[in-house]
Amino acid sequence: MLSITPTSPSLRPCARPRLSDPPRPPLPVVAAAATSRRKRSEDDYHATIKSLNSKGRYTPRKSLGQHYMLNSSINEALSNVAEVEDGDVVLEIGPGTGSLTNVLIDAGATVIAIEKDPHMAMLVRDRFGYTDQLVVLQEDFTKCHIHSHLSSLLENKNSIGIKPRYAKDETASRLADCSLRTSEYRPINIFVNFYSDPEYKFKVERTNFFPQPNVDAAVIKFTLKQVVDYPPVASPKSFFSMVNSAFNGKRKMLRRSLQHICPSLEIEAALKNVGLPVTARPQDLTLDDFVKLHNLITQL
Ligand SMILES: C[S@@+](CC[C@H](N)C(=O)[O-])C[C@H]1O[C@@H](n2cnc3c(N)ncnc32)[C@H](O)[C@@H]1O
Repeated sequence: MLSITPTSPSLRPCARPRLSDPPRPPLPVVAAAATSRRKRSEDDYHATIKSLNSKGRYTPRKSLGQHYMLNSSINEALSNVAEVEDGDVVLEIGPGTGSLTNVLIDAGATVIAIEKDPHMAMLVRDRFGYTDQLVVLQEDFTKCHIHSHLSSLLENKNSIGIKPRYAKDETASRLADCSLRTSEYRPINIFVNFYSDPEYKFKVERTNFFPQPNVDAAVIKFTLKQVVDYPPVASPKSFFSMVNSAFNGKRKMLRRSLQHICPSLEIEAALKNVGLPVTARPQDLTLDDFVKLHNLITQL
């Protein structure tokens, strides 16, 4: 079952003045404004360890790829690259200890954070209990109906007269490299280039994470395309089905792996028409080549 838990403003930890408190001089306007937004805590090594252990000793789970960011300035750079601004709605997958969440909330965004690990979901809920800018869903994002959560949040905001600008995602960086003829070239690369313009932004050294992973990371920006700018295929469903079949037999030539769509000879003719050798394999084709090939072999 989905657990949708908007953090309640009533959990605000700041001490409220009691009647018995001695009267305090009014704060100067600038200071009052400064106190309306919390000073952001840094997410360095010690803060991260302390946070992880705050509910009993905790060992990061390899199976969930738990490597936590120890450098707040990288999260700031990430938020800047995504141009996160006041009023944005950001979907964050895997908030962990909330180091990026922290920066996003500070930038004025409302964050929908989806976290599979109950320990981390509780941790991030507790950490940001003071704000209503966060909704934590303790869910597996691969099984979660993200669209319905996003729509209900957007509708909610609209109903109280707030016009959120648009939704943004934190996306896995390894999707970016789509160079031809590499072992990393997969259907997902065709997918992201079909729907967006990916842009490599910067590398993040592995030393910025705890525990340290075996590889460095990178930040990629995906600018979503307008529907009119999608490559011209009659049916995206049939297009991606063809792309998946092509990669299923990665070492296979397309004239064999696409035989279920049309005879080999016709595939060879279509490949020639696209300007490719008849022996082409999936890693030899750009998105544009796949689109042309699809349109030729599905119109036969
Ligand atoms: C690499 S950590 C990143 C944490 C945080 N963004 C940071 O930079 O410190 C990945 C997070 O994603 C969570 N996670 C892994 N698989 C998930 C899934 N399928 N659905 C939701 N969360 C997931 C992990 O529990 C972990 O908190």
